[in-house]
Amino acid sequence: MRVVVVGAKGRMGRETVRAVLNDPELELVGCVDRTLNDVAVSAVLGHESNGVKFSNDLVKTLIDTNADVMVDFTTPATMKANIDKAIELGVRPVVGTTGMTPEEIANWDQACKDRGIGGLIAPNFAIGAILMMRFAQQASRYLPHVEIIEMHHDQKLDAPSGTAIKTLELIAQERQAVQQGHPNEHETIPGSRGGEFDGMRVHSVRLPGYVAHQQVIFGGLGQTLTIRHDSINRESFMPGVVMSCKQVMKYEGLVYGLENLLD
Ligand SMILES: NC(=O)C1=CN([C@@H]2O[C@H](COP(=O)(O)OP(=O)(O)OC[C@H]3O[C@@H](n4cnc5c(N)ncnc54)[C@H](OP(=O)(O)O)[C@@H]3O)[C@@H](O)[C@H]2O)C=CC1
Ligand SMILES: O=C(O)C1=N[C@H](C(=O)O)C[C@H](O)C1
Repeated sequence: MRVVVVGAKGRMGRETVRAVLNDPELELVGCVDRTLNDVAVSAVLGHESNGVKFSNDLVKTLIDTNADVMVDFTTPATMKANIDKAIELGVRPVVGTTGMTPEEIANWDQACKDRGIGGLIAPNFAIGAILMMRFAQQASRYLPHVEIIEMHHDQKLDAPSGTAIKTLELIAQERQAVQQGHPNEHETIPGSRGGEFDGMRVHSVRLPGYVAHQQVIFGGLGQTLTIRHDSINRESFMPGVVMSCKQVMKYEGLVYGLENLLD
């Protein structure tokens, strides 16, 4: 499978380049980033480029390399056009970048089907995070009072995290609507109670030292339950990325969430 990595110079891009190079079934054919020079190229690959095409021109790279899969770890502002271009060229998008709407996901699903290709958008590629979301979904049937605290490094652009949004969506499918907190509560400092999704609250912490962490906290009569996941480095996402590059070759349409590729 011929893979192009977009955002190759970034934190996730570099890790993905390493993971693709280390997998015998995947072939790294191209790396795309906004700005690239020789220093960046050797920093990304760790050695001579060995025929891997480096460019800031996504369309040209996808065409020239005859890519099967485009892995995107860029920015919320960039990723949308990248997905459009990949699908248009019949290249399967595997997207970790967060920050799209349900309508956009539905449109890309249709576009993938029209083109007869697969695609995947995964707000989180770490298996532990997928389990955390599933366990939280189950728990919410019995403990419907729930809030999320997600903690990330301070260079993260979007809030709340894509993982928190996906968790809220999964819980909303399972949980019976309930009034949380006091109906007359008042924020002395605006924003203190966090963001609101379907009656649930989400709080985003951004600090140096963190990678990616989330707590889903449930409250019941005389008890609380906390389900927590920690990615302590970006290797945690790589088995999911590699698996997705392979699986995406086998179906048509866009899958939203890695859990849909697991048994
Ligand atoms: N699904 C998952 O499991 C995970 C998802 N993520 C998500 O992945 C995304 C990337 O995260 P991260 O790697 O930390 O971010 P980084 O900022 O480290 O990397 C983003 C890279 O994309 C580049 N870029 C920006 N604009 C363009 C463009 N127009 N064309 C090509 N490249 C571009 C940036 O270049 P420059 O710096 O020069 O602007 C940078 O090298 C985020 O949305 C994050 O939330 C992160 C971790 C796990
Ligand atoms: O920006 C990050 O770092 C991460 N982004 C994803 C998200 O928004 O959920 C996945 C993971 O949490 C790391």
